[in-house]
Amino acid sequence: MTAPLKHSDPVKVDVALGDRAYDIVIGRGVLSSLGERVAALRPGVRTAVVTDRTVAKYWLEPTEASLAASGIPTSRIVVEEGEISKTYAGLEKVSEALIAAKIERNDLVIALGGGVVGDLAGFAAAILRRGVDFVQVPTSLLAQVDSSVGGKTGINSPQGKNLLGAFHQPVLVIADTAVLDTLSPRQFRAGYAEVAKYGVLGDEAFFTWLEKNHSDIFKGGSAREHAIATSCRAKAGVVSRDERETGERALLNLGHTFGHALEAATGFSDRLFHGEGVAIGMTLAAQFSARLGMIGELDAARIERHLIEAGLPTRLQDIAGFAQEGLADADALMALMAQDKKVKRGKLTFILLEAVGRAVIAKDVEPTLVRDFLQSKLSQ
Ligand SMILES: NC(=O)c1ccc[n+]([C@@H]2O[C@H](COP(=O)([O-])OP(=O)(O)OC[C@H]3O[C@@H](n4cnc5c(N)ncnc54)[C@H](O)[C@@H]3O)[C@@H](O)[C@H]2O)c1
Ligand SMILES: O=C(O)C(=O)C[C@@H](O)[C@H](O)[C@H](O)COP(=O)(O)O
Ligand SMILES: [Zn+2]
Repeated sequence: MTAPLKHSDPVKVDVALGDRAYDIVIGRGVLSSLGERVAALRPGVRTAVVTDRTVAKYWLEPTEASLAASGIPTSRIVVEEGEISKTYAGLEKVSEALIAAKIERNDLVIALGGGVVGDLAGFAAAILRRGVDFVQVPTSLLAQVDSSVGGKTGINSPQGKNLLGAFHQPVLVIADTAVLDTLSPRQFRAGYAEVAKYGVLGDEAFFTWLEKNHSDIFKGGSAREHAIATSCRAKAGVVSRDERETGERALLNLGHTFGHALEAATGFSDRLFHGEGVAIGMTLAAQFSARLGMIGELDAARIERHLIEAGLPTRLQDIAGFAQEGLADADALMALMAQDKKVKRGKLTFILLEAVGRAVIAKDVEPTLVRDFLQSKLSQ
């Protein structure tokens, strides 16, 4: 963990991927430098900005103004907000609009939005003319600390989360922390789950710092920038060592095996945002680790307590309408988890904990143990 930043310092984090390396630029006001940075990276380029309706309302004009100030021609593609756009239909809409805008191989797609827009526009860029470069301009906390970095792009299938996609790295990430001021409090809290994840999975000192400082992150200021930069550094390190998730990168999936199943069970709806699913999933992963004797019950309780203090759901019963709709069914959740991308030859892999700050990849986890654990949680 490095010392907290001074409030106004923009910071650069390098994602070291050889000739595909790129910078993450983090700071208040850095959106206004987008045009200059794009022009320096790709002189003469044309762009298409993909965004959603809510983000467009607040941040499309400043984005276009910055590009125009550097003489960069741009067109706009606006999709509906939320997971409803991370679908075949959303991909068709964006891809057709990019073709209609005559975005060529050497042009740039700019993803301006949260994780949904980043994953969707990134995937459209990956397949357009067999691959066009793209820039991430993340506008949600979740996107600034996680989804804009690392090149996982894709859409959901009704059968599961992110089942179609491609690894396609951005060429630049511009994370303006001021844009988070317009994010709803519930969305901010959901994104915070992925911040806490970086402490829980690999950095106990960061987790302890979060326990003391999380309310300042919600208020803004230097704590927010420190939390974003620390999370990005952690993710950039893992991605540069294991871009395609053949090993270590799977640790970033802490809480996601349970979380993705819960998102699918609730139909990728506003009843459970991705980050909320991660908060519940991370709590379950900690409790399951305790059940297996890998960590103490107190460690699991510490993680849950912090997530509750941050205003996040941690129990299956916290999901609105969960019990009434017959979703509180361990077998149904097991069937959804069978679609997880970490499954090998039908065997589940979980990210579990050996300590707060030390996650491990547990392969071949006995399904009956998971099912019994879930059943016990459902009956609490
Ligand atoms: N690719 C990856 O590595 C990765 C990592 C984590 C999550 N994800 C994916 O990211 C998605 C979740 O991302 P998310 O939480 O950003 O959701 P999101 O993109 O749906 O954004 C959340 C909501 O906040 C609004 N919003 C975004 N920025 C705003 C701003 N500055 N002001 C006002 N409103 C704003 C959006 O319109 C949307 O309604 C999920 O689909 C998840 O699977 C991907
Ligand atoms: O970047 C990664 O790797 C992650 O696992 C980050 C996760 O927070 C993110 O939700 C990711 O999209 C999940 O990937 P998936 O491969 O499980 O779909
Ligand atoms: Zn995630």
